[in-house]
Parts: sequence; structure tokens; C-alpha cells
Amino acid sequence: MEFIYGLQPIPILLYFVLPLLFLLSIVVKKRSKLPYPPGPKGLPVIGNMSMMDQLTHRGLAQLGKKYGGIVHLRIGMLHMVSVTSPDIARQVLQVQDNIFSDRPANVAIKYLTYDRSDMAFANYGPFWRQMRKICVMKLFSRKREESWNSVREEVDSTILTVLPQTGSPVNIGELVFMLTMNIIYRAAFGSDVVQGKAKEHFISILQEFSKLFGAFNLADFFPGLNWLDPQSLTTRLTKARKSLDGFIDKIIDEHMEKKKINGGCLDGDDDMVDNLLAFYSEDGKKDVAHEDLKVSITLSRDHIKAIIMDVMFGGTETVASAIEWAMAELLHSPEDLKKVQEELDEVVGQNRRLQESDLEKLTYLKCCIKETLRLHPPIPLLLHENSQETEIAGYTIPARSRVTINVYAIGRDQDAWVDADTFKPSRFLNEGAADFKGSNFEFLPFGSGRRSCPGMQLGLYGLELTVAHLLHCFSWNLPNGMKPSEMNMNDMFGLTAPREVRLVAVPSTRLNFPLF
Ligand code: HEM
Repeated sequence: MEFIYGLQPIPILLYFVLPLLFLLSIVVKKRSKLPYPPGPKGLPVIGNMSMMDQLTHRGLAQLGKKYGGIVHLRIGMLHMVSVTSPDIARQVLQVQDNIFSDRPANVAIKYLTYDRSDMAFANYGPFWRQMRKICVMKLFSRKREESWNSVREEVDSTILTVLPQTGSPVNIGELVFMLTMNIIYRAAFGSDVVQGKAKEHFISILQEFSKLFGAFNLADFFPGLNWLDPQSLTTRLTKARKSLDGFIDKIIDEHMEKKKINGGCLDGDDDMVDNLLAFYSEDGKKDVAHEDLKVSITLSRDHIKAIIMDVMFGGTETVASAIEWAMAELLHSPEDLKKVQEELDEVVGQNRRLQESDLEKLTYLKCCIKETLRLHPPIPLLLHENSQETEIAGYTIPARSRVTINVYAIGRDQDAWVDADTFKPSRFLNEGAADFKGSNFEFLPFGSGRRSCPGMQLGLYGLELTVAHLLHCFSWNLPNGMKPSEMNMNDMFGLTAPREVRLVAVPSTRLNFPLF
């Protein structure tokens, strides 16, 4: 029997197979020798579960200071990796973006998003790509005038709400939460949708969803224990989703009826539900009208509900928290407040109303907004998951780790920022100062890479327009003679990081003409 190059079976084993196996064993050994990132030692089985209360943006920032820019923890069966340095954030969000673009989702999130039928919690892949295309091109695009109109009109109505309250304390936190809720509610469901009690009911559904997203559930850390449900979460989850179904199904039905009456056409005043219904199909048939978008999926009712909830969560508390923090930082720093109002007087003056075209010229106001987003990123922890085992900075990151990128800690990194904890808007006046579009890894309020925020433009528009109007129309003072140094500047931890205490201030008019 002839063998390659005339070698017999034993020499083949000796010359090729054994050395190959030896080399392979070295590689495998070397790989398995790569340690996990450093971190606090955990207990058997439960790991670092006793540290759950420290897994906030502040707690994880402290751990980062102690162990370095990348920290590993184990909570039950779950590997958790916390990133607090700009360079490692770049590795995750840029260099290995394709691996780290999945989202972690606990039991509650999976159930409440109709098994990840949305965009924010869909894992990276063809479904997510198409959902993102629909959202970016049809819902958040600058061309979708209706969303931008609802921002303008709702900001005007907020100014009208403040006007009769001049001279008395105004709860700015509540005011701006209602403002952003109204903007998104209108952009999503249209201007003729039910208001009043129905809207209050919808807000209560959102609040329950928010609580359930963050509720502790043993099954998230020990998947085998999902039959244990000591807090009756299953009952609460079922009830919450039923409430949402009841609310949005009715709105979807009304929109479908309207479309039928209009012979399948939109009436020019289309909202997000109308836009999404254009992709709706009960029988799963593709809609050829959308070949221009190169979208080959059709949407079910569950998809539409899940996307609407993404928009509600993505676009309300984020923008409200940023507006409230911007106003709070400016009241805390009267010199900067004075500079912003001088700029407003120079660009707009006191004899006319501020217009959208003025925004571009308000350089110092924009610096204050950037500085607010640096110190108080509305989403302090980006939540990502890696689809496969990989290596970062010489450490092994096990597949399906929960990877948090601590935007809050990174924005205050002492090596990246001078006087990192101080509100200093002028730092952004420098040419070449960091921008938040995702390529400066020391400044990531909107994230970076594939999963970065698709609503950035709409969010910034609402943020800038509201702060500019509030400061152009009114002078603001702290109530009861409170000094700026006495303000509580602490935040709270949740999906977003709003102020611990709502901002209250007293407005007085500063313009020379009737506002409305
Ligand atoms: C100041 C305002 C806002 C800030 C600071 C903000 C910030 C962010 C951040 C940090 C992310 C996650 C990025 C990542 O994981 O890498 C995100 C995702 C997202 N945002 Fe925003 N956002 C804002 C406004 C909005 C608005 C107005 C909307 C919609 C109307 C929106 C919708 C979304 C959605 C749907 C996602 C998920 C994207 C995906 O997973 O593919 N956001 N946002």
C-alpha cells in the first residue's frame, strides 16, 4: 500500500500527528490559561450575589478604581464584566463590536418585549438589522416632520404652563417628565388620541414595566430555578402585559379603521403607529411597497407594541433627565447660567421668540448640554452581551457575559478629563474637544457602534430646544433663598439616572413682549 511521500503509518504518527497534537495542546493550554478579568472573590455557587446592591454605576465605578478598567464578577451562573475605562470601551464597542452587539435580557424583559420582538432587546442579527432600518428611516428620521412638530408644539405648551406660575416654585422635574411624555405619546399615537385618564393609565403601565424590568428574580441567575417564584413575578408580568395589550390593541384597531376609511392611504398627519402599520401583515405576506427600504420582514401586533414601548422608554426619561440635570447644573453654577442667558440675548434678543434656526448659534448653551451629558449620562450603564467567548486586554470573556460599559465612570475618568468631577462647559469650546457621536470613547452618552442610540437627533432637539426656551423666556431662582451650594446634586440608579430630589425653582419673565 502506497502512502504519501512513501511514509509508513507509524512514521506519519511520529512526524506529523504527534507534533501537531503537542502544538495544539500548547495553544489550548495557553487559551485556557488566560484568566478572567480581576474582581472581588465570590462564594461558591452564589458568587458575588451578596454585592448586588453595589452593581450601580457608582458602585461599579468604585470597583473599577480598585481592580482596573475591566472587572469580572459572577452572580450565580451569570458572568458579569464591568468596563470603566475608555480604552477598553473602545475594544468592546469598536474593535470587537460584532461580538459584543447582543443585549442581555432577563426573564421580565423577555416577556414584556414579547420575546424580544422589539429593537432595543433583539439580539444582533438579520431581524434586529431590519427593525433598526424601519425605526431609523421611518420613525426617527429628520424627514419625519411629525415628530419634530410634536417637540416644538409641546415645548410651546410647556412654556404656557409655566407662564401663570411666575413668582411661585415650579417642579421642573415633573414639568419636563410630562413634556417628554407628551412629545413621545403624541409622536407615537397621534394628536387625536385619548388624553386625560387614559394617558394616566398608560403612564402607570410604563411605571409597572419599569419596576418589573429591574425586579430581582432568582431565575435570572439560576435558570434551572425558574419554577420558583417567591415574589409572584409571573402573575405581575402577565397582568402588566395584559394591560398594555388592552391599551395599545385599541389604538391599533382605531388606526387600522382610519386607514380603511382613507382607502389604505395615510392622511398626511401620520404617527408612529401609522408608520409601523405600513409593515403590518396578519398573514405574514411581504409588502412589496417597501422594497426601497430593502426590508423583508412584516410586523405583527406584538412587534408594533414592543417597538412603541422602546420609543416610550428610550425617548421619555432619557430626555427628561438630561433637561432637568442641565437646568440643575446651571442653577448650581450661576456664572455659566449668566453666560448662557447673555448668549441668548445676543443671538435672539429680548424682543422676539427663539426659533429653531437660532439653536446652531447658541455655542455656549451647546457646551453646557454636552457637559451635562458628560457628568450625568441619562443611561449610565450600556448593557451588552457577547455572542461568543473572546479575549479583551489579555483576559478571557466567557460567552454570553453581561457586559456593562460604565458611561458615567468613563465621563469622569481622571486620565481623560481635567477636573473630571467639575461642571466646566468651557472645556467643550476648544477646537478638537470630544464629541458625543461615538468616536470619542471618553464621552459616550449615546453609546457607540452598531447599538448606539438611533434617536440621538430627536433627543438632542428636544433637549436643546427646551433648555433654550426655558432660559430665554424666564429667569430662574432657587426657592426660599436656597444657595446654589446647598443644592442636592445626587442621582438615583435605575434604567436612567435622574436626580435624587426633583429640581424646584422660581421663574420670572425676562422678555419685552407677550409670549403668546
Ligand atoms: C438625551 C436623549 C437620549 C440619550 C442620552 C440616549 C442614550 C441612549 C443610549 C446610551 C443607548 C444605548 C447604546 C448602547 O447600548 O450602546 C440608547 C439606545 C436606544 N435609544 Fe436612545 N437616548 C436618547 C434619546 C432617545 C430617543 C428620543 C429615542 C426614541 C424616540 C431613543 C431610542 C433608543 C432606542 C430604541 C435604543 C436601542 C437601540 C438598539 O438597541 O439598537 N433614544 N439610547
